[in-house]
Amino acid sequence: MSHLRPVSGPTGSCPVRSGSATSVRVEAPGKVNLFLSVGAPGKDGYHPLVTVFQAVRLIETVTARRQSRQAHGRVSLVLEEPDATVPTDHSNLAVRAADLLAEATGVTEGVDLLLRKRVPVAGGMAGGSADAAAALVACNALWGTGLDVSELTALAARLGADVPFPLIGATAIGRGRGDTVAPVMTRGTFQWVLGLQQEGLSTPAVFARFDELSAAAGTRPVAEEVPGPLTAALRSGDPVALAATMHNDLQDAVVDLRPELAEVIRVAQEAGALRAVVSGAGPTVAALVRDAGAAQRVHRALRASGLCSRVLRTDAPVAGARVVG
Ligand SMILES: C[C@](O)(CO)[C@H](O)COP(=O)(O)OP(=O)(O)OC[C@H]1O[C@@H](n2ccc(N)nc2=O)[C@H](O)[C@@H]1O
Ligand SMILES: Nc1ncnc2c1ncn2[C@@H]1O[C@H](COP(=O)(O)OP(=O)(O)OP(=O)(O)O)[C@@H](O)[C@H]1O
Repeated sequence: MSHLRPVSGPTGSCPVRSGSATSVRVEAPGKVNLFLSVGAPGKDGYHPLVTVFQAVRLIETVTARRQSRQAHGRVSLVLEEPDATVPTDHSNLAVRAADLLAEATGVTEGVDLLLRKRVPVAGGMAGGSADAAAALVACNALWGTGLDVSELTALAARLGADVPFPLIGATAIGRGRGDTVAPVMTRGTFQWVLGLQQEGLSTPAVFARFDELSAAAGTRPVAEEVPGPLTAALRSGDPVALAATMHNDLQDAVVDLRPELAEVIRVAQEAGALRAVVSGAGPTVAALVRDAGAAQRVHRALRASGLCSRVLRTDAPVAGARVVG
């Protein structure tokens, strides 16, 4: 691969340090999909999408530390809290991101990554993708490689469809595989209650089930555009209007694989959620609520139902990957 040339000067929204720091800490958010339209897969197996991402205040933190010269340029990763469901070898998306940046820029020095996870694993909230986005920004700063946001986005898209979005955060429309992202204007803050499941779902398995159900029901093309009422609801900051326009084409496939999620959605809505939907490829259920009082009621009802391994309250939108501390 030809090496990307480090650039100097403005770097979009990704702050870059001199390359002389000994460590760089970066935060990146998880997401919910407010809207997800899925078409029939292309020859590469990927499905064309039109989606609306919203970055939620569940924040992953990647700290990139400079290595001693004896470390031979390897990328290592340690989890702040051990978790058997998250790999720490080269299959970890954050490690893959650091490797890809090094390969693209000709860096040979390696890095030690420390990862603090707050987004549920395999929950349809793009936690691994946020880690990859954070690692790209952290290593770009640590190594002084100076890639701008569009160059980082191009690398992010090679790591996974969900990886470009956490680089920009806030609320954005995703097209193509979901990796071509453009910001959307929103007003105010939206309140969410998230119902988590102990066991995650495999994204490829959900898309495969979607294909089976679509074949039986007759395949529909991907939406040409995000519905106007949804972008209008975001612009006006009106959660009631937003709730009425939320949609996820993968929801039937997810509920088919996990029928108990229909009950989670019902409990959330009966407890006062404006609308509850599966986030992305699930199994997390994201319930949009009007205010703090409703959030408390929905939180309590979901916990009491015994249908969720954990229930979290959060708000959105929040910023994309950024250097902190
Ligand atoms: C469901 C969503 O979370 C919605 O935002 C994303 O589309 C998933 O994005 P992701 O997990 O980053 O996906 P990738 O890691 O790129 O791909 C994992 C697998 O998901 C399926 N996949 C993903 C994205 C897409 N547009 N079409 C697909 O069919 C493919 O089977 C692929 O092998
Ligand atoms: N940094 C990481 N954090 C969590 N899981 C990772 C990471 N890197 C690789 N994985 C593997 O990827 C799988 C999916 O992880 P992730 O938490 O990103 O799923 P997800 O949030 O459902 O993804 P998406 O919403 O983008 O489809 C995990 O089960 C794990 O085996």
